[in-house]
Amino acid sequence: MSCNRCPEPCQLPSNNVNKLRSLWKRFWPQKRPTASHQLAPLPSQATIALVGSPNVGKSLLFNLLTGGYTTVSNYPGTTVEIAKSQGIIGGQKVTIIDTPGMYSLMSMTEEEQFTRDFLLTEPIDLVIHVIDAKHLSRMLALTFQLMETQIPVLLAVNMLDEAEKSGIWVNEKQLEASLGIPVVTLSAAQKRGIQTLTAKVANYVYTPALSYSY
Ligand SMILES: Nc1nc2c(ncn2[C@@H]2O[C@H](COP(=O)(O)OP(=O)(O)OP(=O)(O)O)[C@@H](O)[C@H]2O)c(=O)[nH]1
Ligand SMILES: [Mg+2]
Repeated sequence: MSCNRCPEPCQLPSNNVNKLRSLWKRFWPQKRPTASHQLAPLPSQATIALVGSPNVGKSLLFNLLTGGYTTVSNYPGTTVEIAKSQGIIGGQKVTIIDTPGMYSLMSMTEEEQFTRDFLLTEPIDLVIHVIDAKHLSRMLALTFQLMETQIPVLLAVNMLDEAEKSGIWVNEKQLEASLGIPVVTLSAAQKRGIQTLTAKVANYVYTPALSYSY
């Protein structure tokens, strides 16, 4: 029997797989997030926010998606700078917003507080959570927090080139199946995965059927 949680070929002997399955069911029966998403065209004039920890490649991705024509402005009442620009995705005009780096929605810095408030108050159609493939498990904590806001989330696992150099391989399909949201692996620096990203953005609509327990 093969394990359905590891990249193929599974390294675990089948008796270990069964033990892991029963342990999972016993101690973590409801903690796997259950989410679902459908495919449908992006709404016209959609607003998409790029969110994630510092230095994960949000601004580079922003430039790739918008062609680099950017309006940078201070958000009223803050010293936080926000970059906004237009792009075309799936034939539709979209507004793309590059947010300051944040580690958590439980905000500490002014930038984090700004991004949290911005996400919770502005009409955002989609959040692209950009993470570093080398620190995937650590960065998924914010993915779950973002999913809990009920805003549609797409996970962009960036820095694939660096991860691969370190021998880290990300199983996009498996991650997508586990999280229930679209996942794209990419390297913004190498312009790899950008077409897949725009295709998934163009055809993603969220079904608000989430239930999480921690
Ligand atoms: N190797 C590699 N470097 C990347 C990739 N994406 C971005 N970078 C580099 O990572 C650094 C940080 O990228 P930024 O786009 O500024 O990151 P950011 O998420 O906007 O950072 P903050 O604005 O500080 O939150 C830059 O030197 C980028 O050139 C990638 O896919 N691979
Ligand atoms: Mg940036």
